[in-house]
Amino acid sequence: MIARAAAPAAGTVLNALANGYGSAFAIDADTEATVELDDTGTVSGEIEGAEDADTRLIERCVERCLERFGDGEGAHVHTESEVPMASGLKSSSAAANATVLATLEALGVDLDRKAACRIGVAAARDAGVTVTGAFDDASASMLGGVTVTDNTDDELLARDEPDWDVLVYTPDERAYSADADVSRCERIAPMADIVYELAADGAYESAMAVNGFAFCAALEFPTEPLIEAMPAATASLSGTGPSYTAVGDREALEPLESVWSERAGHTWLTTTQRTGATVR
Ligand SMILES: Nc1ncnc2c1ncn2[C@@H]1O[C@H](COP(=O)(O)OP(=O)(O)OP(=O)(O)O)[C@@H](O)[C@H]1O
Ligand SMILES: O=C(O)C1=C[C@@H](O)[C@@H](O)[C@H](O)C1
Repeated sequence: MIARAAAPAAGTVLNALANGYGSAFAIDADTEATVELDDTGTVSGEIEGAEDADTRLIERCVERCLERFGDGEGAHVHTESEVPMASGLKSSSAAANATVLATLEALGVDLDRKAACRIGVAAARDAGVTVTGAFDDASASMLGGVTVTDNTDDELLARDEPDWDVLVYTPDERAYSADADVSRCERIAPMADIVYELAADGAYESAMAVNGFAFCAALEFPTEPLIEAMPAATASLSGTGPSYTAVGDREALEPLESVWSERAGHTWLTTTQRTGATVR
């Protein structure tokens, strides 16, 4: 049995590394997973275009589904992504969600999407690719729209469906979340508390702006892209970097696209994604 699913990448409103609360929004760029069940009894994985990359996350997603719902099957999982790994755009959450949905589909199991999302978060903890479990990123990718979460107990506190244009800037360097300086992030918890209050009130754009300055300082990324975005648009560092996302009207983002495009890396315009992950 073979099945395929896709899940969107995401940008950050509030990074959860400071106080455990997080908020993220899905963007219209997918990671797709194809899972083929077999009778080998073992699970293997491959990531298109990254032959040496670590496949433990997607393999653990399949294994967790097989352990819970399977009957001794093995499987091969293959992912391909429109966003690069370790860029702050939550490709790990998207890959986990797509892999879990494809495995469940291949097994013929019907599970609600929040429960499916928690399997991917558990697999991310098993694989050691996350600090908090990143339920904020995972829930935004699985459900679409923007979510606000408590990552300490994987609780969904709020979900909304904003219709934003989004400008994404991804520098050429890479930053793995598991390597982030957590103790520097924890020092700025009082700032993260302010961001949380704004996000909980639905003031996502103000929340993003404060998050951007606070986490650029803590994680030592330049604040210049944030200044360039203001006041017409709002930008933040996404996740643990190095990408930035800006939200606002198309008329505000188009001139910013010209400015950010001068920087080394890749800048592109997209939108929020409001429907989340799907079986294909
Ligand atoms: N497209 C993918 N396919 C399979 N595995 C992936 C994919 N993207 C990420 N991963 C797995 O997740 C691990 C951690 O990725 P990383 O920390 O870079 O996450 P990210 O989601 O890209 O970044 P961030 O959390 O900052 O947005 C990678 O080492 C890899 O094992
Ligand atoms: O690994 C983690 O726990 C996280 C990584 C980043 O994406 C953060 O933006 C997220 O809030 C939590």
